[in-house]
Amino acid sequence: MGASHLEQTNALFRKNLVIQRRACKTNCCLISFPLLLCSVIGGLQIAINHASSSQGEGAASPATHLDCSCSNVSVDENAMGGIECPDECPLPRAPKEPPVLKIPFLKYRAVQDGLFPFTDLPDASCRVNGSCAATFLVTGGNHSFVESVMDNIFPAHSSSVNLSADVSALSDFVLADYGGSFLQNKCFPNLTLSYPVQHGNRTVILTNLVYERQNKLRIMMKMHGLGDLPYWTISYCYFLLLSLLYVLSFMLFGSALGLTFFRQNNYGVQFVFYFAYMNLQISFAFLMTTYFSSVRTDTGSWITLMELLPAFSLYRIVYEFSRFERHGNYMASSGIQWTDMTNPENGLAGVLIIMVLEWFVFLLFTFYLDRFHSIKDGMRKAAVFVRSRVNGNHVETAQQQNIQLQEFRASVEMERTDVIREREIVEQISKESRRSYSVICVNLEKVYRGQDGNADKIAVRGISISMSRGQCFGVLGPNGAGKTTLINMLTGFCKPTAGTAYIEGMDICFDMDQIYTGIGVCPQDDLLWENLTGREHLLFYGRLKRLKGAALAEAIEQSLRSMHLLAGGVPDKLVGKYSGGMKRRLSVAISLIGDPKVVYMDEPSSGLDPASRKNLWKAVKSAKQDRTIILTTHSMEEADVLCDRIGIIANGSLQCIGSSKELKDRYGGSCVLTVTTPAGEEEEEIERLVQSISPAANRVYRVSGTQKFELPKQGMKISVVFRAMEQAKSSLHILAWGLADTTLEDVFVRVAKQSDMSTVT
Ligand SMILES: Nc1ncnc2c1ncn2[C@@H]1O[C@H](COP(=O)(O)OP(=O)(O)OP(=O)(O)O)[C@@H](O)[C@H]1O
Repeated sequence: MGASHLEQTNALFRKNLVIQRRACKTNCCLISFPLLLCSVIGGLQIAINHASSSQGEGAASPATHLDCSCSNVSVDENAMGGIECPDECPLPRAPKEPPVLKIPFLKYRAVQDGLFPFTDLPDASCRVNGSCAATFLVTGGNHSFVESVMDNIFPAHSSSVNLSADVSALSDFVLADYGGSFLQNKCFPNLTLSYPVQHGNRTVILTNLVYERQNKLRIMMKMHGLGDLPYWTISYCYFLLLSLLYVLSFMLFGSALGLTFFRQNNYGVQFVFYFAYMNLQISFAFLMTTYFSSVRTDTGSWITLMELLPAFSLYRIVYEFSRFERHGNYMASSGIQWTDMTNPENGLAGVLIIMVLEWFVFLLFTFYLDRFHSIKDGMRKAAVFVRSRVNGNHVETAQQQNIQLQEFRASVEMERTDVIREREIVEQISKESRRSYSVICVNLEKVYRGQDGNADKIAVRGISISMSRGQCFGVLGPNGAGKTTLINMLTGFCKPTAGTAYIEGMDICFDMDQIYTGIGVCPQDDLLWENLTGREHLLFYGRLKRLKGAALAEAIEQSLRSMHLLAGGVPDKLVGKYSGGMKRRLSVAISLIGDPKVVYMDEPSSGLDPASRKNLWKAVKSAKQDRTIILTTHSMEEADVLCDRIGIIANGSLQCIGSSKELKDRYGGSCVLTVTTPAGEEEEEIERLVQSISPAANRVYRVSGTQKFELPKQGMKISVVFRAMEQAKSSLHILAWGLADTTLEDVFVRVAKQSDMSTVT
């Protein structure tokens, strides 16, 4: 049984913590970035305040020019009052004691023009003959004061006028004071002193997650038993924590530096919105990682582009918060409060609802795409999943297998007897006793779909193999034979196109999550974190395999010792500083830690020096006692030393299967006699001599006096060969001779050659 979710979460959390400790410089920069930004914004705010205050002081001059859009508007020096509204000017400093009542010029006095609802206003012609009544402008937010003033000044109108509404409307305007006075819209400052609290950390989230995908570290963790739930939970919590620190430091530094945007608005309201936005941002980043598979080159620039995508909800939040902040500033009141959330005019409640909905939708999509990879693939798999739940997995699988087996029967006539025999065994045990064998491959097939006009590639063609416990099974084959594809299917890297396999009785098509808890994998490439040490890798994978305390420490020491990684402080060095051979040995150690029942090793000794290779073989030999090891290699010597059974694959098909000795007997069937004479001399006599010893002898090689003959073992006596060669040694000027049994390499070459001749791809 594998580690519980809690144990997996603990292992992943500790591993991430170590990585983050190493990256503490970057994290500190990230979290202190708001300080820098707030300082810049605070500085700007002070500078602007200073500039506008000097402008205010100099405003006594009648020719004062206002900057911004209406920079050419100058104030009428003769104005004693009146409405002169330069629409969108910046607000100069408000007068210390704002005038409540102003008597406007004649030309600004209110007349009937269809805009005002008052029927008792004079006709516009009064402006020509100078008979317009004075219109009193009342501004400010103190309603009761204004109403009492109005009642006193206009007792006749007080009942007919909706004072409250008018005063509210008027409170959106302010009186500016530049020697004269005029009414203008409450102009907003030119600069919005608010920075969108975003983007900085979405890059971190995307890059981190995509890095793990790109380097196949995610699948590597999965193959060692890390479930999806702990992975996503820890990743989510980690990024949420980072984001919250980022936002809180923004609010903290912003407030400390006196930015009114943060100070004026209620902190609770701000936090709720930023929190919702952070969740939305993380779920969006998660969704993106299901699409991006690389952080490098062209994809890297795509990720950067994603960063530029405007977060409209955040812009809206910042805009609304700024509005409340300005309003609070000018009206000497507070900014946004909880009670404002219910006001439909600002739309903030709607923004919050949209963000929460979006967050859920992104998470759902992420789950779907992560599970089913692509939409098309997903629909197909979802259908299979539903059908299997309705009909029962194994009934369906068995039916599919029967159909496939029948299809294959037509082609097996071409196969050799050992392969046919193996197929029959598999057919039998896959029906009756799947658990009696450690690994059973049943007609496994993989077709890579052709892209860009290329034809489909059949990488594995209906392979059936059974492997017992305590056995090391070697998968040999020339380059491109399909070995890695076979291992990839067994380890869940890719899904079979047809057929299936059972690992300890569990189906790779349905039970991969359970299978992962009991296997170890040493992939062809070393999938390691450069900024973790060897010991930390083993700690992480050991914990995933339920090891803890003294047992974990002991297992790690044992692994390091068997792989000769203990000396010279190697275990505590960062993997980024390891040599290729050290990384390879660490990968093998990882695959063996925690007593997995099945271990896959894809070319484990590639890149190792001879001494390290011998040590590796020793470790693998002792490890295979109570488990199944599936090994692919290009070294015939390695296969000969380690493997109890060997299957040679060529062009995606199993060509032969058996122990090394069986294969040599079956496919060798001959000895190789090598004879060396001085070049050109006696070569024909040597050939005649060999044929006299064994009439069926066949010369396979002749270069510069060295000849090689294959002598069929059947009917051949080694003593006869020895005697004949010793007698002819001096008369035929034989410099050297030797007789060798068939090697595994000879078998391999012969099988591959035969397959090349017989296969039509
Ligand atoms: N993702 C892929 N898409 C298309 N074809 C692929 C893909 N992966 C592998 N192939 C093809 O499938 C065949 C088998 O490849 P595979 O990597 O399994 O061979 P191999 O026996 O492991 O080779 P090697 O010994 O060189 O590692 C090759 O012809 C290869 O080109």
